[in-house]
Order: sequence, then C-alpha cells, then structure tokens
Amino acid sequence: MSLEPDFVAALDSHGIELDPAQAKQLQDYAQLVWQWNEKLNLTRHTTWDLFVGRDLRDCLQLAPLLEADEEVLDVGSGNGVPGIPIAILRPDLQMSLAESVGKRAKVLDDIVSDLNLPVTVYGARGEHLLEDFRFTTIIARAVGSLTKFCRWIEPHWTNVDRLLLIKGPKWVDERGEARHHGLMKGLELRRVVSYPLAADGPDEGVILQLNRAGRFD
Ligand SMILES: C[S@@+](CC[C@H](N)C(=O)[O-])C[C@H]1O[C@@H](n2cnc3c(N)ncnc32)[C@H](O)[C@@H]1O
Repeated sequence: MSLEPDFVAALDSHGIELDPAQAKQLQDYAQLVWQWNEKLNLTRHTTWDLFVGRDLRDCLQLAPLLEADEEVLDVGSGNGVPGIPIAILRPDLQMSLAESVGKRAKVLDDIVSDLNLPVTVYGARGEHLLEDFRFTTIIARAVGSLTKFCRWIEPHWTNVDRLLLIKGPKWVDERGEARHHGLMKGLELRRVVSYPLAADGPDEGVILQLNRAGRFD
C-alpha cells in the first residue's frame, strides 16, 4: 500500500494521523475526484494541501459527532464531501448521498463503486428524498444558507432527527436571516464544534446542529 509523499507531507503539516488503510482509501478518493474534475467541474481543491487542509479537516471534525450505526444523508454532495470521506472514516454508518445534478450523481456513483464503498447515491434533491425515506442525521457543506435548510426540512422533521452543517464565519449572519424570517421557531441551533480555518488566521469553521426543540432533552 503506497501513499503519495505529498499526501503524507500534507497530513504531517496539518498534524493529522490516520489509519493506513483509511489513508489509502482517502488518497484513492481524492485522485478519482481529480480525474473526473478534468471533465466535470467538481472541486477547486486540487492539491494535497487543500484536500487535507480543507476537505479532510472538515470531515475529521464532523465524523466523531455521529453516533454508531446512524443512517446519514449528505445533501448536496457534489464532489462527495463530506459524505464519502466520512463513509471511509466511519464504516459503521449507513451513508447516502443526495446530489440534484444528474451528471454529478452519476460520477459519485462511479466513485463509490470504484472505492467499493457501501454508499447509496441518489440523483435527487435531498428534501424530496425525505418524503419517502428516514435518516437520523443530514450532513451538508456549502449547499445552502440556514434559511434554505429550514425551508427544505420544515415539512419533513418527522423523517430526520437533526442536521449537522459545516459552516464558515458567516453562520452568525445566516442565523440572523433565518430568525428574521421566523424560521427558527420551534427549533434549536447549537454550535457543537469550532476550529481554526487556517493556522495563522482568525477565521473559524463551525459545525452547527439543528433539531426540533426538545428532541434531545
Ligand atoms: C457548492 S457544491 C458543494 C459540494 C460539496 N458538498 C462540498 O462541500 O464541496 C453544492 C452542490 O449541492 C447540489 N445541491 C444544491 N441543492 C441541493 C439539494 N437541495 N439537494 C441535493 N443537491 C443539491 C448542487 O448541485 C451542487 O453539486
């Protein structure tokens, strides 16, 4: 099992240690995305440093927040982040991906079968899937504002327990906007993790948990 020296160097520079088999699968995943990226616009993170420092870092923050054996839906999976790396890091989870653009969903399907991962890919809007399926947690990054998510999920809270959303520093403004529209009534929003976006900068990434009030009391 061989790891690219630049991948190993990026892991070292970000202080990340991985199980060797998982590191190899994550490397294979990134390389598949980059191959597909030549045909389809999937990611701007085309160096090992960006993959590790942005994509993997976010996934490593989110992965431990999921309980054992959860049924998880990554909404707006695009290039597969966060769903595919988390499926690699947490093989106990039942992971599904929702991607509304058919061509991207087809690529995601190819990538998960090349990686031999037991991940279901839906070429559909996440909120439409909630009409027929139940998930314990929805995860998402870079898909829509809190206002959008509140509106998408509002009719479907019986089919999901919580959302875990990866956000940047603008999350506070998004919360203000959602409150302004009266969309936070009956909901709880909690910042469960925050972490620096760059070693030398002030900006923080956060993971927000959104659920119906009282759901986890
Ligand atoms: C900016 S990309 C983000 C991709 C990836 N999550 C990431 O963090 O790199 C947003 C993706 O979400 C998809 N999308 C937007 N709204 C969606 C929805 N309601 N359900 C499923 N996919 C959606 C878009 O087609 C696009 O591929």
